[in-house]
Amino acid sequence: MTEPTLTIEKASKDRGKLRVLSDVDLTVAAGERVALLGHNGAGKSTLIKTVLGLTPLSGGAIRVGGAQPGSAAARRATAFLPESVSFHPALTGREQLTLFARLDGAAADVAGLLDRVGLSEAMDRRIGTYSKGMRQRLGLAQVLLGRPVVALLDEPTSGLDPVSRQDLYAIIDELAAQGTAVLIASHALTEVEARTDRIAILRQGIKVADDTLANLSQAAGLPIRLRVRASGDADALAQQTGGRRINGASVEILCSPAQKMDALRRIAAMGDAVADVDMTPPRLEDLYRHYAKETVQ
Ligand SMILES: Nc1ncnc2c1ncn2[C@@H]1O[C@H](COP(=O)(O)OP(=O)(O)OP(=O)(O)O)[C@@H](O)[C@H]1O
Repeated sequence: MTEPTLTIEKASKDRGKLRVLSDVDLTVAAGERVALLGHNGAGKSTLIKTVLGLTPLSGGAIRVGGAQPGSAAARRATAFLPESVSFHPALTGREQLTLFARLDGAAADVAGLLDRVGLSEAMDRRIGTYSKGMRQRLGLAQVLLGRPVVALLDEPTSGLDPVSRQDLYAIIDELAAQGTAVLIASHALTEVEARTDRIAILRQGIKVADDTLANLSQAAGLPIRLRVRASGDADALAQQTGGRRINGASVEILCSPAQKMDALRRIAAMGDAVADVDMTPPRLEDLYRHYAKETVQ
């Protein structure tokens, strides 16, 4: 097996008396998109800063493409998109990106990149006139510029409209498809649920979950919700199924994955008394609540 592109081993960070990261292990392989979740103050930004080499670890080790954080090799390999990216307001988007390309020493198709992030119309306007979403897009163009080995994105969609969010994730998918290891710190659970391969959750500096959504879901053992709409008397249906009436016509039944098929068979056997059935597996929001609140052993 090839070594993961980003390897974090037993990372600890103390700030004064406060331990803000505690023995965190996390790896991101080439082409993988990992979401880093946690409440405010859980340690997500601190972890990103240690990967960038902006703040030293108190214990443990990090390797970025085999290099030490902060080293020239690691800096070359890493791209970072902060939550609120800022550029020189007097430069145009094209000038700013050309400047970055020169600093990078890379021959880049600047206009092509700006077009890719949806800034072709605005590339010759001063950045001072850009909206937050346009600055974020420019930041993403900068990330794409270096063809990074590791990309660290901190709340990349904050303040973006729904279409811009979709665009941004499409570009993140491309980054991953070209082999970049992508770590996304986010509070936007619905988005990362659909657009990442693995979910890591920090709680007070401790990693409390790190797996695919399906595996986390199974390990948490959270119930599946079956919502059954009655053709006639919802109260009678609730009594028959052992469910709970949630409005005038529908009954909700909670069951484990193992009980699901039995429950469905029982509902099907009720024939015309049932008008419709919806099934909802646990969402990332439920899992997040479960793992982020769970007492750590
Ligand atoms: N420069 C600093 N000096 C002292 N304490 C800090 C510093 N930066 C962060 N902290 C503390 O470290 C802990 C983790 O903060 P961090 O910013 O990493 O959390 P986060 O998960 O990124 O939160 P958010 O979701 O609010 O961005 C918090 O208790 C915070 O107060």
